[in-house]
Amino acid sequence: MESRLPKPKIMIEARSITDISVKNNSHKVTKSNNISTATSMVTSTISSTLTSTSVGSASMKSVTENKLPVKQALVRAKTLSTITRSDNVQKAVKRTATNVAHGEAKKPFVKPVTKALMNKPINNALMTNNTVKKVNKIIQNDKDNKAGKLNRWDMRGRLAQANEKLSTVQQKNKDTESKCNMLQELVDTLKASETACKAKAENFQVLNNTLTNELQTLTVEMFTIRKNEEDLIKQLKESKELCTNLSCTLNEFQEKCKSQEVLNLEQTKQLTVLKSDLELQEKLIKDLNIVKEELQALTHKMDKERRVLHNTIQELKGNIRVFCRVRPRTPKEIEQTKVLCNINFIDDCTIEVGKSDGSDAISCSRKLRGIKQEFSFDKVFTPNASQADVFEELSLLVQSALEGYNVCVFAYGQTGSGKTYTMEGECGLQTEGMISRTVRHIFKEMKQFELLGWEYQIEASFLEIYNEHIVDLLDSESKIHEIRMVDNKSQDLYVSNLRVEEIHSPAELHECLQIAQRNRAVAATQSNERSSRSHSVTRIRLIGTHTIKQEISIGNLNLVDLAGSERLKTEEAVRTTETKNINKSLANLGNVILALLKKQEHIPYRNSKLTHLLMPSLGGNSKTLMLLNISPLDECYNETLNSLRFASNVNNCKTEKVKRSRMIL
Ligand SMILES: Nc1ncnc2c1ncn2[C@@H]1O[C@H](COP(=O)(O)OP(=O)(O)OP(=O)(O)O)[C@@H](O)[C@H]1O
Repeated sequence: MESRLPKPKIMIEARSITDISVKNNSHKVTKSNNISTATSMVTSTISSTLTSTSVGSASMKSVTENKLPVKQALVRAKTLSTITRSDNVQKAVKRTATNVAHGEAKKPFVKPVTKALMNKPINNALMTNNTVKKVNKIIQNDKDNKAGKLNRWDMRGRLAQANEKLSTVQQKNKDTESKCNMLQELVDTLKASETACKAKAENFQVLNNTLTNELQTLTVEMFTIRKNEEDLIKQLKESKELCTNLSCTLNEFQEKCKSQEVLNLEQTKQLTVLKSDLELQEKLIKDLNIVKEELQALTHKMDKERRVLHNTIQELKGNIRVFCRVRPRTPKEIEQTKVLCNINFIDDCTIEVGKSDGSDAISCSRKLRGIKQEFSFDKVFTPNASQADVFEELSLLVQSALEGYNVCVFAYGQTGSGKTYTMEGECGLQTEGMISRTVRHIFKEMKQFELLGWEYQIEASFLEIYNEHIVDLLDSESKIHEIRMVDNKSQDLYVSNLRVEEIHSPAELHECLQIAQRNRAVAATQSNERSSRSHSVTRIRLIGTHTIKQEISIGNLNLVDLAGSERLKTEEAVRTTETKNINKSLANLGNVILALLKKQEHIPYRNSKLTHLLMPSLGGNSKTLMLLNISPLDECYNETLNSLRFASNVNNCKTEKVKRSRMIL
């Protein structure tokens, strides 16, 4: 039973229970052997037991309730043990006998528990055997005593005495049994409480485990907290250092602030002065704006007047103007010591030509002509004239295109006379041709026009007329291109299926020009190794918009590099058709010009693609410039003469008063 008890506290209580059990057992043994013999012993034992039971009961109750202190329980347990001691039993028996003698035999005797007895040691094992022996001895003595008092013959008395004792014992036995039952119940209760205690103990164990786990967790947490604490202390230390540094910096800043405040005060003073200055300036700006507006109005008025004057000058110069340019000998020609024909530049506008040997001065009838042939043009350029010199004269026409006029510049001359050089030029700024210069000039002039409120959109297209077919030089795909009228009202023409590029910079146009040059049909001729056998046309459309004035101006600029104007020669059999077409278109150009000169009703523009395309530039709302190119070589003299005669005819051609293509939006 002891082994099943889990806790020392409970063991202390159980010790009392053990004592009780032992007494019960001994009581049962005595009863089974000899009830009468054990009567006295049982009387005293049960008396003692009752006393101890009441104590034990209280103790057990306390155990159950877990209220009795351990010390008290121990004392009571000792008391129980002490009661069963043999000495005490003997004394109790003696006293019982004495009391019986004095007529108190009916009352059971219970010896009170003394302090001395309580202090004596307990020996339960010995107690059982010794007690039995001593009880027997007491009973014997008692018998002897009684026997001594009652006569042997007094059987009735002895019987009555025995019956009395028996009834007493039986009564006590009953009491004892009921007490035993009570004790049994008590034992059951205690067992139940033990089970409850065990359950509690198990709960406590679980709780203990939980608490142990919690303790471990808390320990870990504590370590973490300690570590954090250390870190925080470290951080605090660092923060303190930082604080110290910051306070130093703050001090510095405060000092700086002070100096800044001083500076600020000075600047505030300056600001006040500047504000008053600003007010004055604003007033001045207002005044200046008024002046500016007045000046703008004046500029606009003057611009209008300038345009009128410019146009008047152009008209005075002629709407079809002819420049003559004589090219220098090429390095190759110098090397070959090619003979130059006789050319005299009489003035800026007059040129005199003749054969180098003077043979042209004699006519077919062998009569002396007497003088060289003289031709007058709007301008004559010597071989020393640069590209810039030529463009200076041409730029006025470009200006007209920006103002909304149709302008046509075409280079005319025999193969190798310098047409392509004049129009397209060569690499480098010095040798840059008229097309590139025109574009740069347009962009430069545009800025001036923008100041006057004009915004421009530039479109460019490149085409060539080869064998009476139009070819798009920006599109390598072959398509059918037709010359068509824009509408019935205007004389404007356009070419169908032609690629038109919007140009935003001179570089963009230069790129287009390079593509066009690559695509251009070039064939080698006897006169010039890169001679062109087609008419090349660069069309630049300038669309200007003035949002304030609600005006739009459209100017078309045609820059044409014509094919060689030389006459058909027998040795050029391979190129017969090609040359025939070239000559046809150029001859038709002459016819158109003659018809214009004679003011004929019908002008044969449509006889060739070239005249058809140039129609608006020749007789319509246009300003035309023919750049006649001449070779200085004696061997080219005849073609030079032909070209000079043709150009002279053009120069004499008069057109109607030119109108600007400008409309109100
Ligand atoms: N003003 C000039 N200054 C220097 N060299 C020139 C000048 N004009 C023409 N040349 C040179 O003369 C040669 C022929 O010129 P270019 O090719 O322009 O003739 P072209 O009339 O266009 O011939 P084609 O009709 O065959 O195209 C070229 O080598 C060119 O460099």
